[in-house]
Amino acid sequence: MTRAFLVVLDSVGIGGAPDADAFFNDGTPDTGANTVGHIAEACAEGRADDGREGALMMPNLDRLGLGMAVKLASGLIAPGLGAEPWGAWGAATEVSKGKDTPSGHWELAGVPVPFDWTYFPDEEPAFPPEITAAICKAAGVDGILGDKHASGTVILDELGAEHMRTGLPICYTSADSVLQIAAHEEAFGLERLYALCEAIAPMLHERRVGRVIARPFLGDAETGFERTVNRRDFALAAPEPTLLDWVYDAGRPMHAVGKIGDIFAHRGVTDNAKGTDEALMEALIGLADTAEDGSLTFANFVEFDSKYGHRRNVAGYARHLEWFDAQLHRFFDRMKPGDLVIFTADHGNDPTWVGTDHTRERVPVLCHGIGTRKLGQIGFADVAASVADHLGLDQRGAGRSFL
Ligand SMILES: O=P(O)(O)O[C@H]1O[C@H](CO)[C@@H](O)[C@H]1O
Ligand SMILES: [Mn+2]
Ligand SMILES: [Mn+2]
Repeated sequence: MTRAFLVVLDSVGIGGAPDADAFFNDGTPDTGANTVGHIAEACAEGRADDGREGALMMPNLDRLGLGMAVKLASGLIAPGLGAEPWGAWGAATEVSKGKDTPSGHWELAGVPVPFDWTYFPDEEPAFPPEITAAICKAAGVDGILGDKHASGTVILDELGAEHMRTGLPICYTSADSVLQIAAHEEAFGLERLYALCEAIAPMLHERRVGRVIARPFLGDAETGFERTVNRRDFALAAPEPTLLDWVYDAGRPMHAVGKIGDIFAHRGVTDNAKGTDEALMEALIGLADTAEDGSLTFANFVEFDSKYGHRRNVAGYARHLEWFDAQLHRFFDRMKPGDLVIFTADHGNDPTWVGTDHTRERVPVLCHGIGTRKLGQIGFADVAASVADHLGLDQRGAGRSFL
């Protein structure tokens, strides 16, 4: 038997989505957005020289076919990328109608989203009175702060001090189907914040809001406020069994790394490593040593998205890509004969684009362990079908195996 490793670089899109014009950032369509392509251009033009320099250096993923995948997805020749691949490479297109993390991951796991998510309007107040009332009741407070679309870091600068004064939770949303609640870990209480999110989540899920997200932070008005790693997502479960369930129900270990457990409502998960991307990389490398025959390791590296994409930080995004790529030789050194490794993404988040939300894009599918091959234009769900095929499982979900 052999093992599979499915690694999602959160938001590392490669442009070219055929329906990008139906998705928006601040009223501007996502047409032309290209996360990797535009970062590579910015690097080559010296516009990303903060803490790094020059052309984008991602030799490991490029040799698996990253540059070729960017060109296939979007037609763009990304400067610094495009080496002759020795991996199997393709560009995947999403059919689910959301450009959010759960939509992307569920479809990668074989289950496209069959319904429309509920989004909150970009108005103030953003939340309907019954939801606000439920938050107040569950938290034992008489009001909420925020109640609008916002960036999670900007809203702390704006309302953190008022939160400390009044004790009211900061509630906000985005272009995603989310209700996020930020509160001070000590002043408001971390467990109290989790209990609040858990209490209201069923009401939101019934309304097809994908996630309630606890966003704890620390700090004070003088030194500023900073989010901690204790974020917790209370997510709607996927509408059908996913790749994770197929693996788990076959009695195989399903090792989650990063946000994977949260994204799949903790279904089909044997264990879940948590922490910063740096810690997750160590966990992934450790699993390359220890993962059992027949197991799946499913990892998500979120900081591309949360620290750099949403913050429109091009140099930071480039640094993180280069850091990630530079770690891979340690991972590859530990691979065993018969292992399949797939690197992919769940949506785009072009840091050169307007707004602060995700961008609708195709994503790369870069495979190590199945020889050199052009997979061409494929679907997100083909990833799950191929992993299941590799692991010898019965299910294939909505996709077709490219093995
Ligand atoms: O600005 P922050 O709080 O990071 O929010 C981002 O994180 C949310 C969940 O991934 C997205 O909906 C996006 O709005
Ligand atoms: Mn994501
Ligand atoms: Mn995001």
